[in-house]
Amino acid sequence: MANLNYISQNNEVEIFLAAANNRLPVLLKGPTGCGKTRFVQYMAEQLERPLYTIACHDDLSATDLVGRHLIDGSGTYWQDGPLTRAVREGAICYLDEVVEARKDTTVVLHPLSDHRRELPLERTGELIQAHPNFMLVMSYNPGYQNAMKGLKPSTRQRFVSLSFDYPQTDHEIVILCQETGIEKQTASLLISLAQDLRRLQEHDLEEAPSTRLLVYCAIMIKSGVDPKQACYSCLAEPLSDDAETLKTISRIIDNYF
Ligand SMILES: Nc1ncnc2c1ncn2[C@@H]1O[C@H](COP(=O)(O)OP(=O)(O)OP(=O)(O)O)[C@@H](O)[C@H]1O
Repeated sequence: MANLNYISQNNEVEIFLAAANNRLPVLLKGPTGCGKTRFVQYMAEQLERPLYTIACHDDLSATDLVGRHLIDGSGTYWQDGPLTRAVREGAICYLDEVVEARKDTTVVLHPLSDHRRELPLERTGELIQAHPNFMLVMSYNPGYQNAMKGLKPSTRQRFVSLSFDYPQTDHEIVILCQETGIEKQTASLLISLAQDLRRLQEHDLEEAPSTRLLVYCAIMIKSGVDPKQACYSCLAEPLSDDAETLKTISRIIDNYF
């Protein structure tokens, strides 16, 4: 996508560029929907490098990243996985929610994320030296972690790390207006409402409403949905299944729309 919008939160653009220029890997920490993926897409565009994004899940293994032997009519052949393609081509490889991936992935990620910058392909015996433009970027949401699922120190300490959070008020207003074309006044109301709900998170909610949900809500309002209904559908229902919590959220929505 050309000329992607990204409103920077802090000095993350400079830090990322310095890491990229020095061939260091980057870890992005932060809650869901606060702009991590958009940031990586924007940086890939700025650096003019291809981007391979991999959404990690609990079944994702080193083989899924690296590649596998496949069989066709003429026999078996090797097919590179997305990580291997990125390493060969000099792309940015973005592993979203990396703590979800199976533990055997660290075997391939560690030698790629330190000074060696190499990828051993156990199945073929090949040892690939990463292209100078290859960059490994991973993200995770510290809020979801439990003792079993945190990142190991030996992994964390291989990355330049950046913390993300929901954008500050004036930035989030600009994001909503730019992303959806909604009026500034409505954007401000939505963000004040979200901030009330974010405070509620400390007590009743597993996760606070993200910028992504605010964007959805603004899109619905912009397309003619009644604002109160849009808030119920985009800022209440996605956050909880608990009747009491939903009632509390509804009362807060009623204060604004
Ligand atoms: N700084 C920003 N500039 C422009 N748009 C933003 C920004 N932050 C968030 N957004 C908007 O919020 C949406 C969600 O952000 P994004 O997909 O990057 O979240 P994320 O942190 O990667 O979430 P997850 O961890 O669930 O993948 C984006 O599609 C974009 O519309």
